[in-house]
Amino acid sequence: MLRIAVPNKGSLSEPASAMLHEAGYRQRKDRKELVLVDAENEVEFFFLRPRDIAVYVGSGRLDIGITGRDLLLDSGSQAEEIMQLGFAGSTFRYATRPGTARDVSEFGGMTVATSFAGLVTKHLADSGVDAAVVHLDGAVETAIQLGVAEVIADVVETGTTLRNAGLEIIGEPILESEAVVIRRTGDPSDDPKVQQFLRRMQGVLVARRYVMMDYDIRVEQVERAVALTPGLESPTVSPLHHEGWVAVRSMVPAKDAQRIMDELYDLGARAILTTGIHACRL
Ligand SMILES: Nc1ncnc2c1ncn2[C@@H]1O[C@H](COP(=O)(O)OP(=O)(O)OP(=O)(O)O)[C@@H](O)[C@H]1O
Ligand SMILES: O=P(O)(O)OC[C@H]1O[C@H](OP(=O)(O)OP(=O)(O)O)[C@H](O)[C@@H]1O
Ligand SMILES: [Mg+2]
Repeated sequence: MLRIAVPNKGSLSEPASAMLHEAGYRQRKDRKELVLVDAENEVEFFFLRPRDIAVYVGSGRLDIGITGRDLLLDSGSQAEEIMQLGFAGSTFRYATRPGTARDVSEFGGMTVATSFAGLVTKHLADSGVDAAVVHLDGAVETAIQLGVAEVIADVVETGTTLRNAGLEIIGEPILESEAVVIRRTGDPSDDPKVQQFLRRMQGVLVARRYVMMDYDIRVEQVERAVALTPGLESPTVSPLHHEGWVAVRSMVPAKDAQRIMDELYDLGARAILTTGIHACRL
C-alpha cells in the first residue's frame, strides 16, 4: 500500500482532496476521519495538519504527501518536492507599516513576527541581517499594531489582508509557493506505485488545463492551422470525404481556446468544436 499524507485543514485541504477525487481515489466523507484505506487503488490516506506533513514524510513514516512549498521549506525536514500541483499559489513576503524600512537590509535590530520562523530565520541569515524572529500561530498582520514586532513575514495571495491591516510589502518575495507532492529526500524515484500516483495527478492537471479541439479545414491551410494548434505531441490530421478538406484534432490550452477558435475561423476552418477532457495519461 502507498501511504499518502493529505492536509486535513486550511487552504490546502479541500483542493487537495478534490484533486485526489478527480484522480480516481476515494476521499473521506467526514472531516473527522483521520485515516482512509482505498483498497481498490492500494493506497492509504492519512489526513494530517498541513504543517506536520513534511515531518512525517521526511522521517520516512509515510511515502509521499501533499503540502505547500513554504511549509516544506519551513519544516527543515529531509523531504523534497517531486511535483507541482498548481493550487494554493501564494508568495511569502515581508511587510511593515509605511516608512519603517525600504528593504530587508534595514531590518537590523527589529523584530519579525511570522508563523514560518524556520524560513524567515534562514532568509534573514542569508541576507546578513541581524533581526529577532518571534513565532506566532496565525493572524500575524495584527502583531505590528499590538507592538509585538515592527515587521511581519507572511503568506500573501491577493494582498487584501495586508491592505486591511495598513501594511505594505517590503522587498522581493522570499518565496513563491504552491501545493506540491513531496517524498523523503533521496528515496528512489522509480518506485512504480509513486510513479503511478504522479501519472494520475498529472492526468488531472492536463485534463484541467487543456481542451480537445476539432475542426475541418482546406488542405492548403493545414500547415497554418496546425501552427495554431500544435498539440502536445502532434495533431491528428484525417482525410474528409469532401475532397480538398481534412479534419484536425488537437489538445489546446483551455485558456486560449476562444482566441484560437477565432483565428482558425479566420483561416477558413469550420465546424470548430471544443470538448472537455475528463482524464488522461500522457
Ligand atoms: N490565502 C491563501 N491563498 C493561497 N494559499 C494560502 C493562503 N493562505 C495559506 N495558504 C497556503 O496554505 C498553506 C498553509 O496551510 P495552513 O493550513 O497551515 O494555513 P491556512 O490555509 O492559512 O489555514 P488556517 O485556517 O489553519 O490558518 C501554505 O502552503 C500557504 O502558502
Ligand atoms: O493576501 P490575502 O489574499 O489576503 O491572503 C493571505 C492571508 O491568508 C492567510 O491567512 P488565513 O486567513 O489563513 O489566517 P491565518 O493568518 O490565521 O493563517 C495568510 O496567512 C494571510 O494572512
Ligand atoms: Mg492561515
